[in-house]
Amino acid sequence: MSEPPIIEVRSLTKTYQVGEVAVYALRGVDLDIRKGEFVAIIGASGSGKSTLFHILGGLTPMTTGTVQLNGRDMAGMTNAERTELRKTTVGFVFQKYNLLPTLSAEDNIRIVQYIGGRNTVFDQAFQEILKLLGITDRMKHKPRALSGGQQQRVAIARGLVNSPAILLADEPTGNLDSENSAAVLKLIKDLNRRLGQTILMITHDADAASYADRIVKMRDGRIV
Ligand SMILES: Nc1ncnc2c1ncn2[C@@H]1O[C@H](COP(=O)(O)OP(=O)(O)OP(=O)(O)O)[C@@H](O)[C@H]1O
Repeated sequence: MSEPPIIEVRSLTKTYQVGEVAVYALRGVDLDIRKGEFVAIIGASGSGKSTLFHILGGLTPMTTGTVQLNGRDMAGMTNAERTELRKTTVGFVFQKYNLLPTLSAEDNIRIVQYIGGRNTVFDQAFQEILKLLGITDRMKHKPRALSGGQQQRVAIARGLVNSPAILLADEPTGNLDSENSAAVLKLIKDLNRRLGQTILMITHDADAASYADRIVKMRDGRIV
């Protein structure tokens, strides 16, 4: 029997209430992601990509539907349960890197060790990931001394270092020039291939999406 998907989304909806007005951000999403897959989600602004990302990452509660993430049912989870799931199961990469300016690159990555508390895999994974990302000799630098591409590599290392079941990347190349974008996308693909890392990447860039194994398109809160 084949393994169950690492993410299984069924009839997922999200409605934001803005004053008197209901905004239907997700209108019934079904999606399976298998272990080791690299999936890109594309769609126009407002199609619901970020909302889906935030729900899968445990940052926002869903309105209705079910989401199984690595065998855990996210529907009805409390904030504390979602926080726990986020720390143990998900790695994040954002468009704006979100590195802490006063910490070295190394401490920016290691901070996850203290939050996630999964020290056993940490050091070995740490060295392996730094090597793959080509940033081993950049660890003592503060973010401002690194190029955008290097900062995003540090952010990717931080996202991976606790061996998350899934890496969620939101427009990871949105702040980079085309050369650095291509380099970072190639790295993300390498991580997927070499580490078998499951990756879900949100983008509105068809070029970026073409690095994925599978492209899922959203429109008006649905997958089309
Ligand atoms: N916190 C919020 N409160 C109210 N409405 C929201 C909120 N977040 C998103 N929305 C609305 O939900 C819909 C989907 O937005 P979402 O950000 O998920 O789209 P997106 O595809 O990620 O867009 P973009 O590419 O511009 O980030 C939009 O109509 C948006 O205005």
